[in-house]
Amino acid sequence: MAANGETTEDAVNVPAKTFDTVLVLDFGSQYSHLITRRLRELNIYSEMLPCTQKISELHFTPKGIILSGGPYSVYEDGAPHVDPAAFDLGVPILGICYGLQELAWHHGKNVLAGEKREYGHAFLKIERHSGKEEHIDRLFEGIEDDIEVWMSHGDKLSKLPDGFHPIATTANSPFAGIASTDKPYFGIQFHPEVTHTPRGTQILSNFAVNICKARQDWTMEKFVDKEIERIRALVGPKGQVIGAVSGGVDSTVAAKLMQEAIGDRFHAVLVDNGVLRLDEAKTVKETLTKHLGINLTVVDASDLFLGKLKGVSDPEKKRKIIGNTFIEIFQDKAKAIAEAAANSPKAGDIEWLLQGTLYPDVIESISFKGPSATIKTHHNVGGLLEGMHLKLIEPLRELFKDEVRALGTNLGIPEHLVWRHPFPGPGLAIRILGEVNEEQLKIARHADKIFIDEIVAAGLYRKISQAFAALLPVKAVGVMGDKRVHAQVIALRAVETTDFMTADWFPFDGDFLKRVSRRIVNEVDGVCRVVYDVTSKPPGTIEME
Ligand SMILES: Nc1ncnc2c1ncn2[C@@H]1O[C@H](COP(=O)(O)OP(=O)(O)OP(=O)(O)O)[C@@H](O)[C@H]1O
Ligand SMILES: O=c1[nH]c(=O)c2[nH+]cn([C@@H]3O[C@H](COP(=O)(O)O)[C@@H](O)[C@H]3O)c2[nH]1
Ligand SMILES: NC(=O)CC[C@H](N)C(=O)O
Ligand SMILES: [Mg+2]
Repeated sequence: MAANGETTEDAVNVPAKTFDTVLVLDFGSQYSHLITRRLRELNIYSEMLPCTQKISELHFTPKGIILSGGPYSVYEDGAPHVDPAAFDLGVPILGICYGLQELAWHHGKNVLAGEKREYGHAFLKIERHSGKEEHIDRLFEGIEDDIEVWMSHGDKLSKLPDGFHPIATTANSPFAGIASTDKPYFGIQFHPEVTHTPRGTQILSNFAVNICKARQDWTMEKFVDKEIERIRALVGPKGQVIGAVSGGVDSTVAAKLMQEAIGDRFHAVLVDNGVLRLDEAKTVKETLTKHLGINLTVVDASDLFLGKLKGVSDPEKKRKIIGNTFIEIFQDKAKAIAEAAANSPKAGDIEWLLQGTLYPDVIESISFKGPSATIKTHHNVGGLLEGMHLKLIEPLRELFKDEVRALGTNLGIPEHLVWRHPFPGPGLAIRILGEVNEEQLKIARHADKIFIDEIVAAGLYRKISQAFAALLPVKAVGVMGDKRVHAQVIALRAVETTDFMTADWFPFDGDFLKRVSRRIVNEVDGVCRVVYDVTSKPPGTIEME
């Protein structure tokens, strides 16, 4: 992906050209992406771009624009400002928090630091107008006169911009809501996108549906049809596509979509890197081939990976070795497929590489705040591109994880696949702390299988976002059958999270943990103790390495 988040796909019909789109311009608030989420939940397509986006370089005309909150103050030197051309588009604009202040700044520079910060819950009083000003009340149509809202600001408007009226107040903010009388411009000091503003979704709906007149037609059924059409146009009648497919949700859904679009000109490749879970390569191959009709090749490269991992115990080194070896294997495979198709009248060159990039990855890479600091090097398929001259195709790059799951269900992918917990590319290598070898893998696989089977049997799999057993590189003393044993420790990890950026450990009941612990110690050779990891993220991470 290029630094600005664009891929080679950008030229062809992207969703913003097909669906009515509300554009969110991000000024760096931690809530910005939630505005996009809320609109999509209303079946309105929304995209987020950095606040520095040049309007003349947009590939589409939005139905409306939302200016997000942000950590800056509009009056400071170097504070970010919206491209003034946004005001020439003639579309409705809603400013939220910093966005409201930006709207005011553009209309007369009357914003200053307040004496009191307003943070947390506040009571909003809505003002109603009549006669020729009635239209400025549209943002709060159908909403009670007094509502609870969430505030997070220190700056305030010194006076109203020309042509604007107050439409809501709080005890601390006489201009908690403002609207222009002659243009469809609205500003609110509170955050409608967070759940602490219970009527927030209705307010966003009033803006997007009633004021912007955006159609609520963003559904996964429609997306599938359009996306298949788009992929076919992009790839052409003969082009071939290769894709790294792990059996995880993202790559499975992307693969199914490709297969629907271009049939056997799509080549899915699963690399058995020797650090997969028990029977994983076999099960994934069966499921994808038999149930989904996907043409999947398994490349068994376990010896190669395990050979390179021998004697390595540093987490970052393990990740790098696995990431780089994935690239080598993938390059060989792409070459082999291209050679096999050399004389085929039906299929041309391999021109495209399928990637399962999701919208949060795109947001991260184009964020106004810039990508976050590297905590760990996630093995990245983007790396697969080196020297391959392939163009990227990323059918999921506009979707959030829950949308990918809805899409998977829509494509007829079995529920157990759609709701699979994520499994990282470096696999068990980052769940076996210390050196990875066959003996350690055997222990880790067996313990993980018991833990996950028990979670499924207890009906907890869907409640938990991700669970696994990790193997610690230390030995403890125990007593089994009256004999002293000196064996290793299994650490169980199970977390609940919505975005995998923060997570909490799952509160199992004591009986469940007792059952799992007893089974692991009794059934897995080489383990004499089981511990449960009660660290949230942050300060922990989900994986152990
Ligand atoms: N063993 C593997 N063989 C081939 N490709 C893989 C393998 N492991 C990971 N990948 C590639 O790396 C990408 C990123 O892995 P990641 O785990 O984030 O996604 P996923 O496996 O598709 O879904 P999930 O997040 O549910 O595990 C995958 O989409 C896939 O393209
Ligand atoms: O494909 C992947 N390649 C990786 O290198 C990788 N490292 C972590 N993860 C997954 O990312 C999520 C967050 O994990 P952490 O809290 O450990 O960073 C969790 O879902 C992890 O399983 C990875 N996925
Ligand atoms: N959350 C925000 O958008 C804050 C905006 C601005 N920096 C203020 O404190 O008022
Ligand atoms: Mg995975």
